[in-house]
Amino acid sequence: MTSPATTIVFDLDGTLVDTAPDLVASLNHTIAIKGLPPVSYEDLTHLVGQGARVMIARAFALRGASLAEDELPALLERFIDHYAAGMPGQSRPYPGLTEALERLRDAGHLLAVCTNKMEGLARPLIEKLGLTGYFTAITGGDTFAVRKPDAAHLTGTVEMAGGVAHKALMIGDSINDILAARNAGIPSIAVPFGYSDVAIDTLGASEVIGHFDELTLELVERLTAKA
Ligand SMILES: O=C(O)COP(=O)(O)O
Ligand SMILES: [Mg+2]
Repeated sequence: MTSPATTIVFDLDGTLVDTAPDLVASLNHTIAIKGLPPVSYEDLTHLVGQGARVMIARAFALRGASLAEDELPALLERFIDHYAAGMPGQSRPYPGLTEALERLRDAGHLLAVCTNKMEGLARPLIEKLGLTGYFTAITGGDTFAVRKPDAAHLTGTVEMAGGVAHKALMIGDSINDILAARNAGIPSIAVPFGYSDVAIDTLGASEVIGHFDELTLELVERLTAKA
């Protein structure tokens, strides 16, 4: 009897790829048109996590500026146009990622991306970084009716990848990722090099790894083995 493959699901921003410089640049380009001063990398950890629309709205709140609901679509379009035109910009996979994806895939695991970034921005970014071929599913914050931390975003991604939720693992940098995993009953790994605005060891992940070299087959096996 062969057991089903393990599906290893990665968050994108701050987990697979260091996108912060480009997110900050596109956000600042967007809010500048309304006269708002630029935000910094430190600000980004509070702004990112729920996609571009929320990021823009949070930037206005951070600056104490009012934003009418009907102003958002044009600002979102301005963000998307700038971000898409610059891709991949300065965004790069984190150290050791490609080697980790190779060894996990070679061991027969299914790999997927579950991001709150819009799918239409996530796919070309992953493509331009040459990573598309590793993943059997890529879902964004607008792929389903719900997004992380809702469990259905994660379980829907696992199913699309060809896997099963009872043999899956989530890897992410923020509370949304770890909560989505917990809500889905899936073990999780947190990475400290991303954009969490709280200490990574307070998120309640099953494990914390500081480098993709630590994402070994043994660790995957240990976290996904049924007690
Ligand atoms: O872009 C965002 O707001 C969040 O993206 P992530 O889910 O890949 O971290
Ligand atoms: Mg993230």
